Amino acid sequence: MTDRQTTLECRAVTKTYVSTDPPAEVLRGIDLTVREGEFIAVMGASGSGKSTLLYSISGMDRPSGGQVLLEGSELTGLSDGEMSRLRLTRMGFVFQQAHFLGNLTLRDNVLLPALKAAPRDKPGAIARVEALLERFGIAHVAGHGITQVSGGQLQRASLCRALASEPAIVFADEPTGALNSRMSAEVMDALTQVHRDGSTLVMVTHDPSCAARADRVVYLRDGLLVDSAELGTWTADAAGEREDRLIGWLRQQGF
Ligand SMILES: Nc1ncnc2c1ncn2[C@@H]1O[C@H](COP(=O)(O)OP(=O)(O)OP(=O)(O)O)[C@@H](O)[C@H]1O
Repeated sequence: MTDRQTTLECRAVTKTYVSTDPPAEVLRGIDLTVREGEFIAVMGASGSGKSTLLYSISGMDRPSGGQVLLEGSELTGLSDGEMSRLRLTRMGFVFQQAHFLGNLTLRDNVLLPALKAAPRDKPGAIARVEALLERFGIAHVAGHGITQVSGGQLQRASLCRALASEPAIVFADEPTGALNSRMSAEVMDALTQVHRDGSTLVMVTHDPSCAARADRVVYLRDGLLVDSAELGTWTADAAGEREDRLIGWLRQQGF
């Protein structure tokens, strides 16, 4: 068992893709501890294994070796059904492109997985979703179709959907990668709020200004976590100076 302060623990996680010849050893022994309420950004050059790491530790894919423990329970031995259930109830996901159903409103897209996660508590799920839509400034467009809102609003809706079942951890893979800088800042403001509300976040990003919002940045090189930088709590006042410091550190890593 891990201690109560640890939300996610990865021990010697490896991932080898055997579909290629020779097999690609993409993760080569990752140790990472994510504490409750922590916001971690994963950075590294293109191809260093960031997305593979996120998928391997979030149950979207299976690691080839090592252990992943969520809230002290090991994921690696779970069946596909058990894993799906855990993803639905204890994990939230935000991707670069929001995957929403075109025939539903924004509100119903956000609500759908929360209802699936807690089918016996429909009023609770509806109340949580309404509060999230309000909190992230999209309640006024919640009745719109998904083509009738901006990219930033769509990503904030993705975040609401990720949070609606009150997960233990939220995984985000380049959540601002498809957005212009204004919308990117909107989404990062929302993620910063989520973090302040106490959620635990792991985010893959190429963008130092996004990574600068995190408490800690870990750097991946050729499938190994080679270094990490503790940034402390983000504040808007010190954002520029903090980003400059992070960029200096990233340059030392060869980014
Ligand atoms: N399903 C797969 N089969 C074989 N190789 C794969 C597979 N998925 C990823 N890879 C390889 O694994 C390596 C790491 O890929 P990954 O997408 O994790 O890197 P990344 O750091 O997220 O890159 P980027 O920043 O460009 O998104 C790459 O060389 C990629 O080609």
